[in-house]
Amino acid sequence: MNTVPRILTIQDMSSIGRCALTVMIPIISAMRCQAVPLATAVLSNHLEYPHYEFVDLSDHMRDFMDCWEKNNIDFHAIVSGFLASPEQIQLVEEAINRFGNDNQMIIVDPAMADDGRLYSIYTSDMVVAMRHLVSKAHIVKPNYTEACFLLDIPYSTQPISEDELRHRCKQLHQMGPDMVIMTSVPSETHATIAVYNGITDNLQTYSIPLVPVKATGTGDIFTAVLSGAVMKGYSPYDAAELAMNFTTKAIQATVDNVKSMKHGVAFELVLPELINL
Ligand SMILES: Nc1ncnc2c1ncn2[C@@H]1O[C@H](COP(=O)(O)OP(=O)(O)O)[C@@H](O)[C@H]1O
Ligand SMILES: Cc1ncc(COP(=O)(O)O)c(C=O)c1O
Repeated sequence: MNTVPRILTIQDMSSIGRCALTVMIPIISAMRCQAVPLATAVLSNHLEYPHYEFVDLSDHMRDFMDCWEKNNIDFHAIVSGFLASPEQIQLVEEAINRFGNDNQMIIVDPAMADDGRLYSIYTSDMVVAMRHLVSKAHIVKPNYTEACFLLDIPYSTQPISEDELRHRCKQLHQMGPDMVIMTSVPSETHATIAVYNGITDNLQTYSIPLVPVKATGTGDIFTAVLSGAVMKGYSPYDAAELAMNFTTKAIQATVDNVKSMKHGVAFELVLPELINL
């Protein structure tokens, strides 16, 4: 029996900035799972820096999948994150169709927006394509802005009631996924997440005081821990709570030791905490 779960992680490799594959691979490995990257692009650094170099690998992704199929490679989970074009979204769907099986976990982080706005390289056709990809997921993990875009409702920073939150999670569940894990639920003082099981209609929220900084890549750290924990047998509720606690600890360690969020969250400082889970 294979005791090391194999997770296909489909993201870009940004050398500097700590996001996507440079976050997924070390965290998933620390949790004693194998991270298998399908790189969508290689970048000098992520897109929030003023200058970047970018090599798009879309034209090679299908060839990689062809080789894996011929070599009889399979996966226990497929996780997708930031994608640069509707074509890349279709390639993720193709990976799910080619490598999916009944026992597999599919996690989609529809990383495309934050603070009420789509990332600058995105247009509305990405949102339409992302809705389609979300329909293939068992777990969808939007931040609150992404949830609003997926549902085509206006974004607001005003706190929402538990009934409204449940309604929005239910609408996301009706798009396909069994579980909805929503981060950055509006709150002035706390990082709040909602974890919703669409089959049982069970909603849990978890909150932790906000560290007063903003960083890129927090969603990727969260998704990496979530994925590893689900593969280790945690329930999605416990996995999401663990992901939230770890991400916040990593942000606090960065504030205390690095004293700057410029190059992302220095999760390396707290990575050993994941090793014995
Ligand atoms: N300033 C912060 N203080 C505490 N926790 C944070 C902070 N920023 C992010 N987090 C944690 O990281 C998780 C993911 O961050 P979020 O910003 O929602 O993701 P994304 O990068 O996808 O926009 C949050 O749910 C929260 O647990
Ligand atoms: C190239 C690239 N990959 C991934 C991300 C994802 O970051 P986050 O986890 O904050 O959504 C970003 C965000 O700027 C990015 O530019």
